[in-house]
Amino acid sequence: MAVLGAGSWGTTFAKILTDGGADVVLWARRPELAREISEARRNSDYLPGVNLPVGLRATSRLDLALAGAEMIFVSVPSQSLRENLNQVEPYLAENAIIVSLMKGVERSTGMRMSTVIEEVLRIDPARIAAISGPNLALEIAKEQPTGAVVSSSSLETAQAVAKLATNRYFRSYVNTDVIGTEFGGVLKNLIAVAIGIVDGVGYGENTKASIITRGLVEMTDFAVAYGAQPETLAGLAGLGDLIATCQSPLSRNNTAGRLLGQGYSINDVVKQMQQTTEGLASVKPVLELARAKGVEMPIVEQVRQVLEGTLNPRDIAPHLTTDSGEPQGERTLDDGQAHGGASLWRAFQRTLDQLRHGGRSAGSPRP
Ligand SMILES: NC(=O)C1=CN([C@@H]2O[C@H](COP(=O)(O)OP(=O)(O)OC[C@H]3O[C@@H](n4cnc5c(N)ncnc54)[C@H](O)[C@@H]3O)[C@@H](O)[C@H]2O)C=CC1
Ligand SMILES: O=C(CO)COP(=O)(O)O
Repeated sequence: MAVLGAGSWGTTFAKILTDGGADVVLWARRPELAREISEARRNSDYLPGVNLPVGLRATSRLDLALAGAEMIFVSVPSQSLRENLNQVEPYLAENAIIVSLMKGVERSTGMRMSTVIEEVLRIDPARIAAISGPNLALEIAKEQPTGAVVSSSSLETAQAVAKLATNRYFRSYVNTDVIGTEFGGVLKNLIAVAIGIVDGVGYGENTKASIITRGLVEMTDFAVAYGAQPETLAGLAGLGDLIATCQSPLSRNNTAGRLLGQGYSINDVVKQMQQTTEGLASVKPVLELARAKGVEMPIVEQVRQVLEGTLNPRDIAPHLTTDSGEPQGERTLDDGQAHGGASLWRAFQRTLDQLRHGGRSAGSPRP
C-alpha cells in the first residue's frame, strides 16, 4: 500500500501501518527526504528523535509508490489535494481504496476531502474512507496508545482499512458517518485556534472550558445541519480530537492561536508556522457553509475577526460580546426549555430551504 505525503502525519501513519504488518511505500515530494527515510530511518524535520521501522520504504517517484497499491492513504495539505490527485490518477490501480488522513476543507469550494477525491478521481464513494481522531502525530510516532475512527459509506471498506490501521499502540474504530467524521476534524481545528488565542492572552481554565464546550455545540450543530450523526461529534473524531488539540502545545492550530493571542499579526504567524495549519484556511469556507444552513458559530466568527485584525484577542469570549445578551439555552436557537422545538424548527427551515432551491440549500458551497 502507499502513503502519499511524508510530513508529520503521513510519515507517522506509514509507521502505524508498517508496525501493523503492512508492506508500505511512503511518497515524499523531495528526493532527499525519501533518501533520509529509506537510509537513515529518520524524518528529522518532522519527527525529531523517532526511529522509523526497518520495513518502511520511501520514494519521491509517484509512479513507483502507486504501482499495484490497493490502498492509498493521502496526507498532503488540503489546499493541494486536488493538484496531487491529478498527478495520482494515471497510476491508480483499478479498485484501489483511497483513504483521506486530512482535516481541512478546500478553500475555493468548501468541499470535504472525500468529496474532492470522489470528484477528481470519479470513483464510487464506497472506495473512499476518511480517518480522524485525537491523533497528534509526534505522540503516536513515539508509540503512545491512541484511538481513531475509520469512516466510509461502505462499512466493509471501513473495516478493511481499520484492520490494517491497527497495531499494538493504535486502534481504529469504524463508522459510516463520513460527514460527521470529516467535519469533526475540520471544526476542532477552529476551536483549537480560539483556545490558543485564550492561552496567548493569558485567560484561565474557565474561559477555555467554556469555549471548548460551546465550541462542541457549534461543531455539532454545523455537522448535523450537513447530515452528520450527533453521536459522531461526541466520539473520537469530535470531542476526542477537540480535547487533544485544545490541550496540546504540539497542535499547530493551537500554537497559531497562541501567537495571535500574544499580539502577532496573521502574516507573522503564517511566516512562523513551519507546518500545515489547516484551521487558518478553513475559517472562511466554514463560515460560508454555516451561513448557508443558518447555523450560528460565534466562536469561529471571533476567530475570523482576530485573524482579520478587527477583534482584539482580549475580547474573545464563548459568545459574541456584541450579541443581545438575551438569555438562551445551550443549544443554538434554543430557548432553554427542555423540548425539541428548536431543533424541529431548524429542521423545518432547512427542508423549506432545500425545497425552494431544488434539493440544494441556498447558495451553498459544496461540502
Ligand atoms: N500532524 C498531525 O498531528 C496530524 C495531521 N493531520 C492532517 O494531515 C494533513 C497533513 O498534515 P501534516 O502531515 O501534519 O503536515 P506537515 O506540514 O507536517 O506535512 C505536509 C507534507 O505535505 C507536503 N506538501 C506541501 N505542499 C505540498 C504539495 N503542494 N503537494 C504535495 N505535498 C505537499 C510537505 O512537503 C509535507 O511533506 C493535514 O490535513 C492535517 O490536518 C491529521 C491528524 C494528525
Ligand atoms: O489533528 C491533529 C490532532 O488530532 C493535529 O492537530 P494540528 O494540525 O493542530 O497540529
